[in-house]
Amino acid sequence: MKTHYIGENNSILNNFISEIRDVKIQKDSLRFRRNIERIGEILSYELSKSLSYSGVYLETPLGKKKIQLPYNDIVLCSILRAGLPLHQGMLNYFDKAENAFISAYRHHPNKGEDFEIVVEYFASPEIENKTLLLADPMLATGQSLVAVYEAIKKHGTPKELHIVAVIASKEGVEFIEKHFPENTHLWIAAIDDKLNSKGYIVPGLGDAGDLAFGEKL
Ligand SMILES: O=P(O)(O)OC[C@H]1O[C@H](OP(=O)(O)OP(=O)(O)O)[C@H](O)[C@@H]1O
Ligand SMILES: O=c1cc[nH]c(=O)[nH]1
Ligand SMILES: [Mg+2]
Repeated sequence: MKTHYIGENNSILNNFISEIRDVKIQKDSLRFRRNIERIGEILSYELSKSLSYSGVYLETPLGKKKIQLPYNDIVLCSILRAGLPLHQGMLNYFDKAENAFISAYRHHPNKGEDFEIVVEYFASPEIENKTLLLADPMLATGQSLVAVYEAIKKHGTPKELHIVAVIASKEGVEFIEKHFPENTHLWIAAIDDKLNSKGYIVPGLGDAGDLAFGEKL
């Protein structure tokens, strides 16, 4: 698997990451969602460089020009609910993509810190032999992404797989590297060192779904 740590180099991406982390700014949910969207746009731009391109002639009012265009059949799949603003940002760039949505939540059977991932809702076009982009802003333990991929695999095998995350833990990245096929690409804006006992990324940003859409019961 190839991991691309986009925030490693200085760029305007740092502004958007700092605003989603900063306790003084992140509670403005409109700004939070828009920043996740902007990060989705930047990660999409970076990811687009690894797609397949072919030369196409197009006609301007004054002549012809050959341009390299991507030709992948893209299915963009995000994990509900925190994945929604990231999905929108990526769709802003991959505007011809087909779209899929899948749900995943942490179920705490003993009301303690242990949890298992429950995957329920899945709405998707055909994914067989297509380029699947799997989007979730937080890659903490990595269990949601693995559970989601197990569920998706029952419906077909994509030709290529790109995972897009905004903030990942080191442990989560290692978990993904162990559980996904060799030809998977992982695109990440920021990587943090730790997880706390509840499986939250530290320093991370808190709960991305709650910051985007409000606390749930
Ligand atoms: O890597 P993991 O340890 O599996 O954790 C990451 C998951 O947690 C968050 O979703 P959450 O369960 O909070 O659901 P939400 O989007 O409804 O808030 C996040 O969006 C990921 O899906
Ligand atoms: O740090 C984390 C872990 C899971 N879900 C989040 O939203 N944040
Ligand atoms: Mg959440």
